[in-house]
Amino acid sequence: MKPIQVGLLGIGTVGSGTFQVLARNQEEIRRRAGRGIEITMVADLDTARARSIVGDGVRVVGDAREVIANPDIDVVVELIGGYGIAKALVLEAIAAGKHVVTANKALLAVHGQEIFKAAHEQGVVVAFEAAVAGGIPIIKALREGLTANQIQWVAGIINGTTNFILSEMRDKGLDFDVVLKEAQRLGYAEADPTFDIEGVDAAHKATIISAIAFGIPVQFDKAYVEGITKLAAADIKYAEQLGYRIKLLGITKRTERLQADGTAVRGVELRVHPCLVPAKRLIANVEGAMNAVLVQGDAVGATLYYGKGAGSEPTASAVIADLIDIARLIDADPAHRVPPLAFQSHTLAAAGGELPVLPMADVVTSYYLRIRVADEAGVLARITGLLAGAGISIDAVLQREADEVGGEGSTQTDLIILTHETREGDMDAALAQIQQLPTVLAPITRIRKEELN
Ligand SMILES: NC(=O)C1=CN([C@@H]2O[C@H](COP(=O)(O)OP(=O)(O)OC[C@H]3O[C@@H](n4cnc5c(N)ncnc54)[C@H](O)[C@@H]3O)[C@@H](O)[C@H]2O)C=CC1
Ligand SMILES: N[C@@H](CC=O)C(=O)O
Ligand code: NA
Repeated sequence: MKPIQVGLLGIGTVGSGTFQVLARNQEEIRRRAGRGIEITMVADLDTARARSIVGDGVRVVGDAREVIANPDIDVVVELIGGYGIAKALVLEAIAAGKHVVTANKALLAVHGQEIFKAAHEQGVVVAFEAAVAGGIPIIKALREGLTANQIQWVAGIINGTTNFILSEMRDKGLDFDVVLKEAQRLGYAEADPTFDIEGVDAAHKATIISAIAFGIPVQFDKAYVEGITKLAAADIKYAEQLGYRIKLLGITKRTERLQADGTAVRGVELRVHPCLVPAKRLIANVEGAMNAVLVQGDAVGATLYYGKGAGSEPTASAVIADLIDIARLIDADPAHRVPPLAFQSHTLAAAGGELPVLPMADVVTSYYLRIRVADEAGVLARITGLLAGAGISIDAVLQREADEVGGEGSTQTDLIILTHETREGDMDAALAQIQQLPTVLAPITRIRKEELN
């Protein structure tokens, strides 16, 4: 069978890994795919660097549109990133009848509906295994391996940069900025690293997961997003003392419950924020730039996927897996392919209406609170009284010695409170009141706690 011809748009970290792994494993890949897969054209703004990577046998151009216009190219692989030119190029490739592989989670989380619709109308594939948890085949697992299940929830460490930062801060006591620079040097971080540290990258991935898990449209604008920039070293330390680790988790969960006032809450939670996770859980022990995704299905129970979520060759592994899928199915009737979001596309909009993404105020979880207070009698009683008044029950209280918190002679201390499950909206109201107390001396730290069982 004739090899499929691939055009790469962007040959940076992931593109160069894709070229190298495809070249190294070409014979094995040909046996698996049933035909060769050849990168015959590469576009990059830096043509000299691109040429130095691919050598002489590949056509290198500076204008990505030349790749799309080439009638010999079967598959366009978009590895530029971002929503700007990448979106235009992906839509143009689809319009030109090319199959598309992309690692661009930002693009799919924000413009996925438009892109999947265009691909459906053209009868071409848009494949994106590399976009979520890099080399871990989580898209394939959710879309195919677990397809018999009603997915109940998915929780994952899906940003390598932030997990690397949290691990290095905890283990080596290194500063945030130093570790971030190292993550950038290693090629983990996004072009704009604020996407990593503010939780945006993880939210892009969680958004894509939510669509595949629950058959709803991709709706990044509805995601709750909180990163790790406000975490203090003290919280990492106190969490350890309480038997927890702090991880940035992407969580998406199907929720259905009747509230005390008789109203029903039904929908999908979609949120990214730091979490206290019991230190004994496997996922709490995922360190460095590694990713892990925990999926709870009604039939299978819990399954856990672990591996490298970033970096050149791990991400290339997923890009090439998509290319092999396309090579195997390129001649198939489009109606017989696995739908990109696992559910038949005409069902997505209705499901989105029945299962809306819930506002954060409707999420129920438990909490770690750190409250910097004046070290005087009655402070704890006033705070616990306000929590009780809001219907929030307390699981544990830890009061640090003032000397430990503020040095010798300090008149301030930290109260650490763990709560039982409560509605976020109720917690917001209680914290607003507590924050007003004259004995509360700094903004309250609130970190959600997930037992993940
Ligand atoms: N680096 C990683 O570990 C992972 C990256 N991704 C995603 O993969 C995509 C690529 O990421 P990286 O390889 O890390 O980025 P990168 O910045 O290393 O590479 C991007 C390449 O695109 C080229 N480029 C920029 N504008 C262009 C244009 N208009 N035409 C042609 N080439 C152009 C740049 O010169 C550069 O060589 C992004 O969407 C990223 O989010 C996904 C998973 C992991
Ligand atoms: N910046 C991302 C790269 C992979 O998606 C990360 O750190 O995980
Ligand atoms: Na993946």
